[in-house]
This record gives sequence, C-alpha cells and structure tokens, in this order.
Amino acid sequence: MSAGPRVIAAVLAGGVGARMGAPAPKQLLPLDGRPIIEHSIAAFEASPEVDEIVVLMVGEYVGRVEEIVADAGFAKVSAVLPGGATRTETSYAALSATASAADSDLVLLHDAARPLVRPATVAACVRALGEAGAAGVAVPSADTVVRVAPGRSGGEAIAATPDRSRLRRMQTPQGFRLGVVRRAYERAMADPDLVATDDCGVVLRYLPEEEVRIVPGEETNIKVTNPGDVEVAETLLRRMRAHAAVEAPPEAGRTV
Ligand SMILES: Nc1ccn([C@@H]2O[C@H](COP(=O)(O)OP(=O)(O)OP(=O)(O)O)[C@@H](O)[C@H]2O)c(=O)n1
Ligand SMILES: C[C@](O)(CO)[C@H](O)COP(=O)(O)O
Repeated sequence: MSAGPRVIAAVLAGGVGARMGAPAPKQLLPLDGRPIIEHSIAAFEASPEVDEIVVLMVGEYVGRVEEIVADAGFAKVSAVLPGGATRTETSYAALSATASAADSDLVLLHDAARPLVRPATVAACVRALGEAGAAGVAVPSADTVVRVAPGRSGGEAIAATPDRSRLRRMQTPQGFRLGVVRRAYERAMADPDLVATDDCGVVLRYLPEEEVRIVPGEETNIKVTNPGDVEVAETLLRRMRAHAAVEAPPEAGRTV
C-alpha cells in the first residue's frame, strides 16, 4: 500500500459528440477494434500511480460502459456514473463522486475523447502535483494564434497576435489536489456567469492565488472531435506502437 495521497482518475465521457455526428457518442466508436473509451480507461488502469478510476458517461449508455469495463477486466474502476449537461457539470459530478476522499488526495480529470494518452504523461501529471495544487498537460502551438474581433465591415478581424512562445494548447489529464479543485468548483458552480472550457481554467479563474503548473504533453494525445479524427488516431496509434516496439524489442525466443 502506498503511503502517499490516493490518486483517483475521472474519465469524462458525458458528451454526445455533436461535431462527430455519429449515431452514438464518439467515445463508443471503434479505434483499432476497441471502443475509444476503453483505450482511455486502459491508460489509467496501466498507470501504477493511479489507485481508482471513475467514469462519467452519457446517462443512457452507462450500462454499455459497465459492460466494456467488465469485458476488459478493469479492476480499478469503482463506478460508472451519469455525466452532466456540459463538460464542466460532468467534472463537478466527478468531484462529487470522490466525496469520501481526503482534500490531500489527488484527482486527474481526463477526456474520454483522448484515447492516446500515455501512462508516462499520467505519471508526469501526478509528479507535478507534488509541487503544485493544480497541473495540466499542454503542448506548444506550432501555429500563430490570434484573438479576433468583429471586422469593421463584417466578418472577423485580428485584434491581437499574442507572443506564441508563451502560448500552449491544453490537453488532459489535468490534475488537482482535491482540496484545491473542490474550492474552485464550489465558487464556479455559484457563479451564474460561469464559462469554462477546461478544469485548469476553473482553478485559475476562481483561485487565482494557486499556481497551475504546465506539464509538457505530446502531440499524439489528440482529442477525437471531428469526422476523420478516428482515422488520424488509428495512424498515430500504429506509429506509437511501432516506436514502442523499436525502443523495447521483444525478448529473444519470446512470441508476441
Ligand atoms: N456534457 C459533457 C460534455 C463533454 N464531456 C466530455 O469532455 C470531453 C471533451 O469534450 P468534447 O470533445 O467537446 O466532447 P463532446 O461534448 O462529446 O463533443 P461535441 O462538443 O462535439 O458534442 C469528451 O470526452 C466528452 O465526452 C463530458 O464529459 N460531459
Ligand atoms: C479540456 C480540453 O480538452 C482542453 O483542450 C478542451 O478544452 C475540451 O473542449 P471541448 O470543447 O469540451 O472538447
């Protein structure tokens, strides 16, 4: 038994996948023969730092995810619960599901739609929480990113070109000491003007005194969002497996 804080991963799968336009939520689409959500859960199941996993799923598909969990033999999954109407409400539901954990324990919030996250990234996120109350995985932007405003005669115009060297694209997991994220969400849920697109942003906005640490991520940790992204994820998965095989060739005489 580890002496450190308990680490709970919450896999957020409460979205319907409107942009994907598939008949069922995109996290159930097959990726290399297994549902996307199974890959996402598997990364945390394989992470030695993680003690427990909760899954938040679109209400009518909770039973389907329970079957996926049982068939895959995921031993760390303690509950599959309904998500909320927005991603932020699903994150809040995940925090409510961890009510019996201590403020000093850790929670990792992860998009089910990011099936290619690697256990090494999960480990880096947990390590960062040894030094900060909040930490999110992110990558630099290869593109110049601009802020837009309404154009003088219609359309959009550029209002600002922020210094790209200081911009990052946020991914997940985003990890927190539970006491920190609980306080931030208490304030956020009481704010009628709450607008949030990720959980680090909630902590930054409602607990500005907390440092939110950046954990260097990987370009391959894509969010399957639009039609065509599953094919991109398949290609990346094949490439990641090929690299892993080169780094750790099978032992002589061992069949794979
Ligand atoms: N009410 C919601 C909305 C989103 N999510 C989850 O948050 C992650 C990122 O959201 P996104 O990619 O936007 O997924 P969807 O909301 O399903 O997609 P869309 O916006 O196209 O409907 C996904 O794993 C999604 O299931 C969630 O748990 N609960
Ligand atoms: C949390 C997130 O994945 C960070 O990039 C992203 O903001 C989720 O956005 P979505 O519109 O809910 O997909």
